[in-house]
Amino acid sequence: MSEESALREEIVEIGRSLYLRGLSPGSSGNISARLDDGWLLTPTNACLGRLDPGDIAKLDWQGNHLAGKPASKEAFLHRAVYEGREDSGAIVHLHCTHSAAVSCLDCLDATSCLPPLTPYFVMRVGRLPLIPYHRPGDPQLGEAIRGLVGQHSSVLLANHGPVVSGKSLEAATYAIEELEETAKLYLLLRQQPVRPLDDDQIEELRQTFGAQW
Ligand SMILES: O=C(O)[C@@H](O)C(=O)COP(=O)(O)O
Ligand SMILES: [Zn+2]
Repeated sequence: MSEESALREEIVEIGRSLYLRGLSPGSSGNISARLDDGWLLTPTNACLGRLDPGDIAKLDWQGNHLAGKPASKEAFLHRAVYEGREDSGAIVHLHCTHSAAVSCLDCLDATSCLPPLTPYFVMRVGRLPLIPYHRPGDPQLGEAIRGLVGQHSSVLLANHGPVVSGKSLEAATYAIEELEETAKLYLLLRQQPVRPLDDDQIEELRQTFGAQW
């Protein structure tokens, strides 16, 4: 099987898994993956749980549509992340409930929307900056994200949801799942005094696992 066919199948499989676990309701969310000769992106208005490998759009780096159905309206956003993070192999954007809920909270620290509650969050997600609200599909969202993705593999779109990149589709998926779990913990703990990881504990994770905090 070619690299492209294998990635098309992987996007379908992961989209279905995310959908079946309630992480991508309705036709929300989009998934992309880098190829040697362009990149793949899920079609606009598609349910991630019912993708067809042949429908997934193929684009080149100039934004031309090469194959498949019309691409997600967030194509420019995915492209801005790939251009800002040359080591990214894939990107996942979801409207998963707890992360979307956090994205609507007032008084978020825009440089770090979630505290370092657990080692896995620090290792897989890192510091999570907030991107100010833009309507979905607004090309200015790409510009807003461009300045931050060099330092951060994950960002939170205000009143919307997370965008997470990874070296592989599996890595990006693991990271967005961890982000969603941490958002859930954060909301569960909102009325409790919380003891996040301290600077020494985070430094140890950085040195041991290359965590980007
Ligand atoms: O929130 C939106 O409208 C998009 O960010 C989204 O999640 C789904 O849009 P398409 O990928 O164009 O279906
Ligand atoms: Zn969205």
